[in-house]
Amino acid sequence: MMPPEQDTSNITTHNSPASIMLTSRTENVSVHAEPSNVVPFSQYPIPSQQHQGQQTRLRFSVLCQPLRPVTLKFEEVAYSIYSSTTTTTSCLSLSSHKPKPRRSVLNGVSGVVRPGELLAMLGPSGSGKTTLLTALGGRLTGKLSGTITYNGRPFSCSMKRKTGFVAQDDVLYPHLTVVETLTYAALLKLPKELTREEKIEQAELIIVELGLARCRNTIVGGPLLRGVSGGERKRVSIGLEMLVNPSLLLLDEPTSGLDSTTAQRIMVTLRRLARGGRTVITTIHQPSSGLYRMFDKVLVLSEGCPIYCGQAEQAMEYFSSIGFTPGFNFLNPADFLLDLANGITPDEQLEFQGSVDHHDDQNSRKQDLTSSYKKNIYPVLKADINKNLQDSSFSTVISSKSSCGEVQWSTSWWEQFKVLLRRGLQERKHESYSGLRIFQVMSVSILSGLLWWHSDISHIQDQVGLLFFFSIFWGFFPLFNAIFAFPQERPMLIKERSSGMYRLSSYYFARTTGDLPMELVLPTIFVTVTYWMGGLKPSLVTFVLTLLIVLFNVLVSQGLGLALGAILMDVKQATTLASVTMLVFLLVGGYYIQHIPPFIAWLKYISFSHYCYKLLMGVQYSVNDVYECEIGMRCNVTDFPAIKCLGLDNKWWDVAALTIMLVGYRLLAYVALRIGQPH
Ligand SMILES: Nc1ncnc2c1ncn2[C@@H]1O[C@H](COP(=O)(O)OP(=O)(O)OP(=O)(O)O)[C@@H](O)[C@H]1O
Repeated sequence: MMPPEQDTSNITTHNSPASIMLTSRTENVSVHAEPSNVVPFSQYPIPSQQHQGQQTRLRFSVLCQPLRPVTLKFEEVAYSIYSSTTTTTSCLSLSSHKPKPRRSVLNGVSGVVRPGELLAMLGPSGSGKTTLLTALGGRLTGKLSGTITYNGRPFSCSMKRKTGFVAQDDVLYPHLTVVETLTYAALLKLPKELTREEKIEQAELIIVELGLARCRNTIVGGPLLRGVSGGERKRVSIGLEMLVNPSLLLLDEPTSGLDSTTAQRIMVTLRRLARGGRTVITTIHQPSSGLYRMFDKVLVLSEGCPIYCGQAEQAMEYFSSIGFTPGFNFLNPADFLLDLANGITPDEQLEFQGSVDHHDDQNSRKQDLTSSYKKNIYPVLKADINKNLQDSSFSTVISSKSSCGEVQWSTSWWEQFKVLLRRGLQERKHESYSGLRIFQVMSVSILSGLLWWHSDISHIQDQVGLLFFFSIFWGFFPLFNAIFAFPQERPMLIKERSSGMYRLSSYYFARTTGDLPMELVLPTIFVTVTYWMGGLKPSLVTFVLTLLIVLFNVLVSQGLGLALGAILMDVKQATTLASVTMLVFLLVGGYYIQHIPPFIAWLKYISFSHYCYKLLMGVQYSVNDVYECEIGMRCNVTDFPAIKCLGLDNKWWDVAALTIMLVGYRLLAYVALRIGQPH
């Protein structure tokens, strides 16, 4: 293994919140991107020293804390995916049309990014920018080869904790406000050495530093819910990553979909973050010339192959030197680079409009550009990559999804559980306490109370029907509600777990506990209304037992819903499977068919509705109860066919079966989540 590089890894730099404050767009841009870009901490005023009378410790932003600079080097990175056909096999044979089992997405990509530098990856859509960024963030699974090192070492758990990754799509809880989003993240991400108040203070400082104070109490929103603006949402995403003061910050198209002023504002923030000693890498689609000037380095990709990697200000000079000079209407270097990455030259620009048959020319131009890169740029890059390497023999096929053995959590299990529970309750309160759900349950309970109005034991058939309805309705309802839980939260869970924010077990218990109040309140209201309206046994003990059995059934059915959702992670598939399962449970429950053929009778033993129905009858009737079986004739309830078939004894066996299902389904849900998640 190669030892860490000596140049930067042992340096400890600082930056202050002032260093990332948003500043004027007309600032002078330094294009030198050496570690000397790192602004010394002492040059900035420290807010805590400016606020007299305030607690000194609380006024320190996490961003002021020392960080360990990261020099990121990547060499000959290649990535391919399975594909039946391919058009790209290698950087120098761009037009191969032979069917291949694998398709190359990245090929021979190299580069060096040092602390204090901002590298922008440019390229047409589909050129592999996101894939490369994901690989550099240690999050790419699959066949990745080449070398990626962080201070001379491969990606590790400690590196993971120092890396902030802002994905292209903002994964945020839409119903939480900006301040809630950042506060909950601070409570989960920041180390236990800080008090709760200090963590909340950090969230507040980030809000100020990212210019989000104006919208701090506005909900984040989402595709169907109006909230903060796109730029503000993006800054919330950046703020979430900034909370842990990352040494390496990776951003996937942070400016896409934003107006030029907001895009510039975000880029100024990123540049300031870089100048504070961080290594910042961003992909960007179509930067304006103003944005381009803010980049220290650019890497231009064309169909997964690099055509340029180096100082942003030298790119035009390089392309001129190999015969590609911008035309007379040249304005924006980024447009010129993107045209080249598409194989289009400046002279072609005007006549290109409307023309479709330039494919071969473009491919051969891309090939020329790739060859020039290999000839002129790669040797320089290679020398730079090998600079300071004491053991240049270190080269390995990357397994970027390194497994983290013992994860060091920032907070205790109990703290994570409490924060996740509160956050979940806040995010889902509109759902749990939705008037529609309450109306649904209330209307069904009143309607069934009226339909079974004061039925007594002389109408035993009706009463048994009501008990069966209890077991089925409270099997279906919680099952279908629970199915949505994990598939809906999957993107958030993957994102937060990828950054090692909390344990899966604390999330799982918080999620399932958070749903309980409403899941139990609704059946309680239902049973209370229907039981007494429906004329069931007027005994408080029997009523309470009936209620407990229904609640038990709710928990089991909810467990099955959670398990189906967690296993399939697809709401459509899970609801289809759940409806088939519940239909089977309904049929074999013991109400509709009393003489099921023996070869299929076993199905009832896997039906929780069957056990629930049996228990409900067991508490409603005793062996001494009689009913009027014919006019003037009294029969024992145990002779009533539905009861005779099921029996009123062995209640503890039924309880045991439901208990096994309760634990089993929930365990299954947890295992399915664990298998499908990082860590
Ligand atoms: N897991 C995958 N499955 C299928 N195709 C993939 C996968 N990963 C990458 N690709 C393909 O690799 C190519 C590069 O994708 P990538 O998202 O990296 O491009 P990009 O340059 O970021 O594009 P854009 O600018 O449009 O976001 C695309 O053609 C994409 O379809």
